[in-house]
Amino acid sequence: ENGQREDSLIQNDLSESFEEEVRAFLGDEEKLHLFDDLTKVNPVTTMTVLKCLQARYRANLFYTNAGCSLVALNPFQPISCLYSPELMREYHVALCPQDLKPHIFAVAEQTYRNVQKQMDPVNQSIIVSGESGAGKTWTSRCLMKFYASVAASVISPEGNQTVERIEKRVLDSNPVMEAFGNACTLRNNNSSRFGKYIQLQLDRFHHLTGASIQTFLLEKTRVAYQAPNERNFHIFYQITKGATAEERLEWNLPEGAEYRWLPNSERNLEEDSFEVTRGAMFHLGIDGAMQSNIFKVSRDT
Ligand SMILES: Nc1ncnc2c1ncn2[C@@H]1O[C@H](COP(=O)(O)OP(=O)(O)OP(=O)(O)O)[C@@H](O)[C@H]1O
Repeated sequence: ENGQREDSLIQNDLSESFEEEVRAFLGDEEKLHLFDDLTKVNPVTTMTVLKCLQARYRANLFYTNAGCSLVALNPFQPISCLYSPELMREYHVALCPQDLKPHIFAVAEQTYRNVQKQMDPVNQSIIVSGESGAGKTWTSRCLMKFYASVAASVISPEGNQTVERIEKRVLDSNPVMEAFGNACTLRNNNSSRFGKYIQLQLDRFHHLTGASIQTFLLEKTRVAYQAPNERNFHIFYQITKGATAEERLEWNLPEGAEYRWLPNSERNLEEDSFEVTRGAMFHLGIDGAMQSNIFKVSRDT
């Protein structure tokens, strides 16, 4: 019995001193935003980690390392300079990108270097995860832009042209995938309703030579049923809003007609641009005739 009492006294002492440490850590409010790596937070509790991230968010610091992972907070507004070509270059030419401020470009550059430094090429993967609206689509776009920029060939003007085309095509896959696979939900106006595995292919000079995308778990039921205040896939709104008079006739889409399966179409979103989708489809090699066939199918299904 005595032993038990001693144990519980020690336990109480420990928990009191732990709480004291937590209080002391959180008391130094001015310093919380300086923790750019969550592994340096001590003591580690949900509260101390979240308070640090909150303090960084307030100080407009949206990226924080957590060992070899990166935590990205969504600023929900454009932050000028955070994604500029100059900054991309800064991370690309840095002696040690991990010594610069935490950023998605540091992860991108480190991964690129990991591919380069191997005697035999070794594949690298970046996993982008988070809840709906966390910024996964944004982050994968940033990564693709980064590689399209730094893995560009500079060998010959002719070579340049080919690679430029490939880079543009890699980036143009985004608006097309998003038109057909994204929809406005309660949490995110441009929510991906599918998962994707993007593979970027490099040649032995580490230049981008192509990309492939596999999609999975597309939320097909959304075509027939949308939760209140949500919408169907963007492409349907794009077609009904953006078709030319001729296409309307061909596709049987009278101007101003209302469709039960296209709720909340009075909302005009940035994502409703048919022009952007078509332009990207052209760049991907989908010509006008094939596009027309696709949009007819979209209407018929
Ligand atoms: N770093 C950022 N800077 C500015 N805006 C951002 C950033 N990250 C995300 N956003 C914005 O936040 C919104 C949600 O981001 P995003 O669509 O990338 O989320 P998601 O994780 O892909 O969501 P879902 O799982 O629903 O597809 C978008 O409008 C996007 O433009």
